[in-house]
Amino acid sequence: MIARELPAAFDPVFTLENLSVFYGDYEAVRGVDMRIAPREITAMIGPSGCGKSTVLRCLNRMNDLIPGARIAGKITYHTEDLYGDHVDSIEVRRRIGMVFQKPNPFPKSIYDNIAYGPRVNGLRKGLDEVVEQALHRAALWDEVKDKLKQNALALSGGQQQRLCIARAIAVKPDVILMDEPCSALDPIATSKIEDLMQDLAKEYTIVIVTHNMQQAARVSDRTAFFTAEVDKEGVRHGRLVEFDATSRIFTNPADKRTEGYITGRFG
Ligand SMILES: Nc1ncnc2c1ncn2[C@@H]1O[C@H](COP(=O)(O)OP(=O)(O)OP(=O)(O)O)[C@@H](O)[C@H]1O
Repeated sequence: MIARELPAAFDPVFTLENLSVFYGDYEAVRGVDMRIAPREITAMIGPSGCGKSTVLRCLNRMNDLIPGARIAGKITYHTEDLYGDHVDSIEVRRRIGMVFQKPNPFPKSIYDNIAYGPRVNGLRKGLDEVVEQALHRAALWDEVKDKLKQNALALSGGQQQRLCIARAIAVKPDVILMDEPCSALDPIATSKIEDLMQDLAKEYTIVIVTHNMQQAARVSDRTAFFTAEVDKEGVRHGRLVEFDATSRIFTNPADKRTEGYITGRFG
């Protein structure tokens, strides 16, 4: 577990206020309040279906792409209303990148995967440097420097996931969201990604959804525990139970439900 001092006061990257998320009429997540600190790793844990991925996807407006999905409440990104009328969701997704459960490189060369975003953003000169830097930053350069023209799909799963992280970094984001980034990887590849995350957190704000509690305990600074509550009508809604320093969540949680989950008594 990380023992680094966490600031009690900070300028949050995200402030979630009474956030609810709907898919059509279904309120999948209800009333979440959170403040996410800069250059830390924030983990979201909890049983299946409690809304972790739903909340994560709200942070870069990925849910906009799902028909019928909408939010109530407010998400402030630094000082701006993330869902304000004037906000360009394409620019939001450039600044707030995402890495998914299954590595999803484009069926293109390693080089073109990394160069894709910068090219879309209009970069023409200095692409080689951008590609090299991003691959270095994602701890992949030494493994691929001699085969940049090779198809990215020929890489191992762990290398593909680091490539996806390099692709996210190449557009110079502020935040990297990760939805179960290691669940398709073996323990060695997982350990490399975890080391990389801790290194990246010196520079970027990282929010990760994970099913793996040991992973949350190993890598994150703060942990949010979600669960699903059933209302009077028998409908399940995801709720944030507790959000605190990871060391506290895993050793001395305030809520019995958190304790039950982390000790494996339910979930
Ligand atoms: N696109 C969608 N359309 C309708 N309902 C959805 C959609 N995505 C998620 N849901 C519902 O929202 C609730 C929360 O799902 P979500 O995937 O966010 O939970 P989760 O905690 O990330 O689960 P898991 O750990 O299994 O991935 C669930 O009841 C789910 O069925």
